[in-house]
Amino acid sequence: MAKSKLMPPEEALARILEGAVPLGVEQVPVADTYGRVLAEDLAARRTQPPAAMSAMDGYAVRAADIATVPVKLKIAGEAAAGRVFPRPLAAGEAVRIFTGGVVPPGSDTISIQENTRRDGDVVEVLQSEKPGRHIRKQGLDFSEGDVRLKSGQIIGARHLALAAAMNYAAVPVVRRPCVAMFSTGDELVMPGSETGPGQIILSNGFAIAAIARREGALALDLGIVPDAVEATIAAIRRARAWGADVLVTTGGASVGDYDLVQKALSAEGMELAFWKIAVRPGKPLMSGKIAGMRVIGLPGNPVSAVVCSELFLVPLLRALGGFPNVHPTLVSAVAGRNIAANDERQDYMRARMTIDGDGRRVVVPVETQDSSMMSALAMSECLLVRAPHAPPLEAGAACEILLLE
Ligand SMILES: Nc1nc2c(c(=O)[nH]1)N[C@H]1C(S)=C(S)[C@@H](COP(=O)(O)OP(=O)(O)OC[C@H]3O[C@@H](n4cnc5c(N)ncnc54)[C@H](O)[C@@H]3O)O[C@H]1N2
Ligand code: MOO
Repeated sequence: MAKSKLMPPEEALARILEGAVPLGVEQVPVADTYGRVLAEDLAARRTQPPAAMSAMDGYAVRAADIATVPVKLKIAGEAAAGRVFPRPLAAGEAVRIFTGGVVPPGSDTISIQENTRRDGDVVEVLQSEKPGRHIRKQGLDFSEGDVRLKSGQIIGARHLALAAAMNYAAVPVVRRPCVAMFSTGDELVMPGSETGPGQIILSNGFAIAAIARREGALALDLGIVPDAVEATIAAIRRARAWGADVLVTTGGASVGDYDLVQKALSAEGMELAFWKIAVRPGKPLMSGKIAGMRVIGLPGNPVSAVVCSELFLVPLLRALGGFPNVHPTLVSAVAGRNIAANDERQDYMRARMTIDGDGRRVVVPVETQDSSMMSALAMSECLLVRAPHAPPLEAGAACEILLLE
């Protein structure tokens, strides 16, 4: 049988990202928006400060009255934060004011407390000030209608505070993608189980759920599904009933007699986009769609499942979630040892990384690159990317890596 041509990873990712635009908008209480993506520009709903306000504790006065110092002024009242002095200031008067207090009309400068001496209801001002000193003008921060947060902004603590200050109790954010996942395999059991010979403890599902949540998605882990078409169909239906935007399966992706996932997905009407890619680890990767639900079928080998999640699932979730940087970012490094020529599959080698005296990232692939070895993946700081048919790489030569979290 002729060997079918494997799809290059760039093309596979392009297919996965086809039509992947930010999901709808939802209004979320401002307190819960940390890490979410803003779905619309936010225009201020008020002016801040709403009136001219003092930036210091002291006395609101007329600059003309303190042009010659020392000078004694009569204290006409008080303007604390949130309380407004009720009338314009007359010549020869001062108003006791605190940081955040509204500057009374008629006054045009603040004499800070340290430059005054108080005696009952008289204050002696010891230093002259220019008009406007220590006064925050109305609208210094923003005026009603000013757009101060742009659609696409990832909301951090600072942005969340600004949205609140602009008087948004709820904020329009991009809806989180809903990601359902299940792991197929008769051999799989849950962690903590008594294991029989040949049994394997489920690990993939945990990693995929964690990656999905890290990328801001809601994850529903449907657990272990036996190698049977009916059971697999039932799990696919549960994912659809939950409203999954993305279904991730692991295992049963290859060509063995028990690799039934694609059969079950086809029976449920999946339109296949591709199956098998020129990537190591992760050759049997599959993708398609059942109505509006996108499907990514990951290989069962744990390293393949995790690496392919980083390479293909993460960009999809970021595109659906409205995040600005969708594609994985490669960074430059140097090889820490000689590396053999590559074959036809793009290789993502698990590798250790150190920083040398010149600040360069020095990368050494782990000895055994078997896609079942979670310990090798867990100890690696990065994946060394080797292009298809790349010639041998000598120690000290430049290369590209993908940093792992
Ligand atoms: N004749 C061929 N055999 C295989 C090929 C091929 O092209 N021709 N491809 C190999 C490659 S590459 C991969 S990758 C694997 C992927 O196969 P499957 O997706 O069908 O994976 P399974 O057979 O279901 O499982 C592989 C391995 O991983 C363990 N596993 C599965 N699920 C989990 C899980 N959720 N948590 C932990 N471990 C899991 C499973 O027990 C197996 O040991 O196929 C090669 N074969
Ligand atoms: O593609 Mo498989 O992940 O090489 O073992």
